[in-house]
Order: sequence, then C-alpha cells, then structure tokens
Amino acid sequence: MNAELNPDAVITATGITKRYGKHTALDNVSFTIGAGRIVGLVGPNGSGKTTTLKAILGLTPFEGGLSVLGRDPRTERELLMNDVCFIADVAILPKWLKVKDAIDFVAGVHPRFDRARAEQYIATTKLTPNMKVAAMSKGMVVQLHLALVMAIDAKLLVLDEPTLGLDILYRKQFYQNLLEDYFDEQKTIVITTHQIEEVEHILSDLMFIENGRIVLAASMDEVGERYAEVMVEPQFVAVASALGPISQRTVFGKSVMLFDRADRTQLATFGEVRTPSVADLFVATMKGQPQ
Ligand SMILES: Nc1ncnc2c1ncn2[C@@H]1O[C@H](COP(=O)(O)OP(=O)(O)OP(=O)(O)O)[C@@H](O)[C@H]1O
Repeated sequence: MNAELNPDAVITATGITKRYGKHTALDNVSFTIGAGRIVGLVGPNGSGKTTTLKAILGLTPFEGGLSVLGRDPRTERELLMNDVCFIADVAILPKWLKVKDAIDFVAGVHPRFDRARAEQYIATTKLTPNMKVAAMSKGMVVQLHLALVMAIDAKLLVLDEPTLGLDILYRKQFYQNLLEDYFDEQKTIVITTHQIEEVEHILSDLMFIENGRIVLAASMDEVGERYAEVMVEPQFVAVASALGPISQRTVFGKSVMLFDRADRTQLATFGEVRTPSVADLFVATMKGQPQ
C-alpha cells in the first residue's frame, strides 16, 4: 500500500487534511489503493470514514494531494464519475419507485450503465418491472440495488455502509453476490462498514482510521503475518505478558493475548496460535490510540 511502489494505484492520497471549522476530520492522511483490491475502511463513529469517501468522490474540498484513477476529484469530478460507482445504504430507495423506473433513472445518469445486463440479472430474481420498492422484501431491494450496480462498468466502486438496516441473511447475500457476480481484477472496491465480521472474508486490504488518522494500512496477508493471537496456558501468562501484547482478554477463563510482530515459534510455546479476527484486531488497535 506504498505510493512509491505502486505507480498504477487507483487511489493515491498524500497528506489529505479536512477541517470543519476548528475540528480536524482528516489529519494528514496518506494511503494508496491498487487495482483489483477490496479495501475495508474501518473506524469508530466520527473517525473520518465518510469524509475520506467524500474526498475520493469529489464531494468535499480538502487540503493535500489526491489522485483517483489518475484524476483530481476536486477539479475533474465529472470525468471521474464515468468510472466510479457509489452506493450509500441500500435501504434508502424511495418506496414509490418501480423496478423499471430505477433502471430508466440509472440509464439516464450513468454513461457506463448496461441496461441489458441489469435486466438479465433481474430476470434471475422474483422482481418484476412494475414492482414498487414498497412491495419488496428487504432482500429484493438488495437485489434491485445489485442489479443496478453490477450493470455499471465502473473501475471503482465506493460503498458507504451499504447494508445498513438489512438483516444478516441479506447482508451476507449482498457481499456474496458482490464478490461472485461483480468483482474482478480490473475493479477496485472501497467499503466502510461497522459489521467487520461480515466483510472480512472478502477484503484484500484493511485500513483502520481513528480520529482522522490512518492507524493501520495493510493487506490481509500482511495482517496474517504480522499479528498473532495466542490462547496462553495459565503457567505462561506472566512470561507472555512480559513480551508486551497489544491486547489481553480472558475467554472462558483463559488468557488470550494479541501480539504485533512477535516470534511465532516462541508464541507457540505459550499455547495455541491463530490469526486474530479483524474485529479483535480493531478493538486492540483502537485501545492503543490516544483519544
Ligand atoms: N458537514 C460537517 N460539518 C461539521 N463537522 C462534520 C461534518 N461532517 C463530518 N463532520 C465531523 O467530522 C468527523 C468525521 O466525520 P465522518 O462522517 O467522516 O465520520 P465517520 O467515520 O464516517 O462516522 P460514522 O461511522 O459515524 O458514519 C466527525 O467528528 C464529524 O462530526
């Protein structure tokens, strides 16, 4: 995720700062996202996720450098939008909207929309052209949304809490379909969500943001190499603790410690070692940050 190493980056941010009055929402943020990546931007409420996405989409002014698909979103937003698709919250389609109106609308506003592709996808569902959003189950709304999104040949898909308000089955379905029917190596997806557990299996990269700063940016492979969680046997708790785990918790009476860049061979002598879940890593990382 290093800018210098990746000249073909889809997004390169160098020192982005965004202030709302006296409040600094983004504080000198730098990161790089390459093509074919699925990046999870994860952070607590108010940490700057939406502000980052707005900067990428050219929806807010800011200081610093930002290149998205080779363009500056501040000055070339219109051209950029030919190659970018943005979804915020699938649960907000208006109730009166019919399937066919939704297709007409997107066909009218997006130059890369392939109507036939959307209709083909809809034909595989229970949706019919005259059905209104009001008459759809939440899962059907998701399918409509997906049909619209997947028919747009965008290079960059930006998803801001896309499954808010949906139950677990439909959230899973959304991500599964996204991965199976939409994603390919020419595309890049940036996604923010609070439901990390549900997206972690589709992510290729993680970015943790806290108080407007990126506190972790790594590929999932790097995360797997760098972090280890150990279920420490009681007799080794003191010695393991002395190695300085970034977090320590108790599960069913056993001490679970999370280590950053520790020697795995040594850790294995304390108990069972595994890669932490993104959610546990997130909690541990946030605890270590100054508030
Ligand atoms: N239009 C605005 N005017 C003033 N302050 C704002 C504005 N938009 C965002 N902020 C502030 O900037 C900070 C970052 O907000 P942002 O919406 O990016 O957070 P977020 O990580 O997306 O949060 P959430 O998970 O709650 O959606 C917050 O402190 C927020 O109050």
